Amino acid sequence: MDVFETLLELNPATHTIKVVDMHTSGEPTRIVVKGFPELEGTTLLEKRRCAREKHDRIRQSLMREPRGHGEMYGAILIAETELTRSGDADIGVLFCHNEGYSTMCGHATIALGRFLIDTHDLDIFPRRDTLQHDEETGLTMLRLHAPCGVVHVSVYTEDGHSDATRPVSFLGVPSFVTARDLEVEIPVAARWPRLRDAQRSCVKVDISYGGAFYALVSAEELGFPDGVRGPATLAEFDQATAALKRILSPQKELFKHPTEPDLEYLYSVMVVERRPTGELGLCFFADQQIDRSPTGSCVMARVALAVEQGRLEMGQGCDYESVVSVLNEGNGFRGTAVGLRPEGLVVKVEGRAFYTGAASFIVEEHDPLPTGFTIALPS
Ligand SMILES: O=C(O)[C@H]1NCC[C@@H]1O
Repeated sequence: MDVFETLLELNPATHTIKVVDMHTSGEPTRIVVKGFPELEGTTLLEKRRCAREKHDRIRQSLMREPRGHGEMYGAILIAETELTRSGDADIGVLFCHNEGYSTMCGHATIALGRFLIDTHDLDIFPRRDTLQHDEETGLTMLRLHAPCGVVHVSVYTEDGHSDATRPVSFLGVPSFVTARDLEVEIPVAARWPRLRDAQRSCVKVDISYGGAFYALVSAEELGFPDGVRGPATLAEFDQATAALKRILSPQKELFKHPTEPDLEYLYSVMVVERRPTGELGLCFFADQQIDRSPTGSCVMARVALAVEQGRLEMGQGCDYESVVSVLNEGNGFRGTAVGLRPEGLVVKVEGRAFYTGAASFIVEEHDPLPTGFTIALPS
């Protein structure tokens, strides 16, 4: 009997959650494959609400210490949704992080592309066998129902397994800009030191949607003329982006979605630095989590902005890096404007993901920290 079986045998009444862990450009995805309770609700968004209201302890236990850590990210597979039932999607997913449940995630979609091809367990992915494979291109197509809508994922496949050497790509939901060159007045009490030093009171931002709403701002606008990788510390960027998010979030008119009120909120402030070869981004999302990846959903949002500003044309692509991916060549994402729909721009995002492990998590009956904890350093 191996150590896992012994552990579970010692605790027969303990609920076990099984996960597979991956990373995409360094950003983790903990994929919950078994043990998550059945969620009430007919639609995926109703199930998202149910997860938040009735089972948030499970998210907390998996995302926070000691089972996770403050920068963990999760994907909960949902086999049945309204769109799998209607034949418009193959499987559903809920994304989660340090604060709750997001509406779109590009890095996790890239990881899931590989995992869903590689799993042949029909209890995990009941429609696995109905996926369309194109012999000529070697691509298997997968329709993932995310809270923001259906994302079309393409995965290079050989003998029923994903090819780790090739990128996974996806076509996101239509992306659109809701505000350009918005002058945001920063109240005196909320000004961060670099803004004060620069004797500025205003910051110019763009707001764009890529399955979630992003505020896009240059490092320079925030008072960091040396860019994202200059001498400024992450703590300084954290302070500036948190202040901006607090000021922008109540301005609901900036985050209007054409059909879904559940999607109408500011998810993240992304600090952007334009470079000759593409863009470098530092993304603070949810409760100021820092994305290690170049943020796939924000690639959608940034491509939509670049097309609207005339910096990218239809069919053109751009390379997107994070502060981690920029250290390793070929570890970033590529975003390409591929089609225009009345609802917005369709963007293709490409990137690579890798397995890091698999685990069974339990919470013992007398554990005084069943939902885990986080430690916040004073900023
Ligand atoms: O790649 C993405 O879209 C995600 N990564 C973490 C924050 C975003 O949801």
